[in-house]
Amino acid sequence: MSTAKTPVAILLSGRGSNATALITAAQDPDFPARICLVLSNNPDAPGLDMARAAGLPTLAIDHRSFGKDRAAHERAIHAALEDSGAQAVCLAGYMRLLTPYLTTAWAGRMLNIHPSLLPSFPGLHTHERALAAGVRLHGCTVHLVTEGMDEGPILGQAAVPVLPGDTPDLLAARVLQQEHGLYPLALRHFLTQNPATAPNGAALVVA
Ligand SMILES: Nc1nc2c(c(=O)[nH]1)N[C@@H](CN(C=O)c1ccc(C(=O)N[C@@H](CCC(=O)O)C(=O)O)cc1)CN2
Ligand SMILES: NCC(=O)N[C@@H]1O[C@H](COP(=O)([O-])[O-])[C@@H](O)[C@H]1O
Repeated sequence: MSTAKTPVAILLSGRGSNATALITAAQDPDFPARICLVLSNNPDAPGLDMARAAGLPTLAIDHRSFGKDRAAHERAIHAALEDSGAQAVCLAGYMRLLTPYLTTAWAGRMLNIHPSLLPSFPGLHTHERALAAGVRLHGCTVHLVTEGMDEGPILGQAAVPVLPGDTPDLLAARVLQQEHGLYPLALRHFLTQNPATAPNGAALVVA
């Protein structure tokens, strides 16, 4: 018997390799999610082309069309998420800081993948900073999104060694490989261990 599937929307800004990992995982009848929308703030994001080719609904809502009005941009995103029937959201290389408008509306049901072992190296340029700090272990984190940047509760992590001669690009590639395994795993666990996201549309009770 195939598993009930929670409708999940993906937000991305660029390449979309984490989105591809989630979309591929969701094609498994036993995976507890179906991708109901792929949305980007960047109309030229390669990740949008990938999602279209996968036959998924896509949408571009360009933040530049809203000037400095982040709230207006987020109201448009929220309306699109509601229209898609999404019950949860995965940020996958979404490069805009969200305001309390979206983080509150989706509290407890918006996930993000970050390329470091949080709480180390929140924000940008994580691989350069890890090398500069001389850490021996690095990695990636899936966490719930809160108002604070990369501060939300951690749902899963994967670690990689930092090797002699590593460059930011070499380290990023080693971490990215782990990201593609971690994100589907963390989403599956989140949806199956968290009855609050039951796919039957029941009111979401966020503990
Ligand atoms: N309120 C939150 N918003 C976001 C979170 C979060 O945890 N809380 N996670 C991020 C993802 N992210 C790191 O994982 C991140 C994304 C973007 C930025 C940033 O400084 N963006 C700049 C613009 C940069 C650009 O357009 O290239 C900005 O928004 O002004 C930092 C961290 C997603 N959002
Ligand atoms: N701060 C957020 C952030 O840095 N996210 C990172 O951007 C990359 C997106 O790649 P992708 O578009 O191929 O999934 C990934 O490495 C992801 O962890």
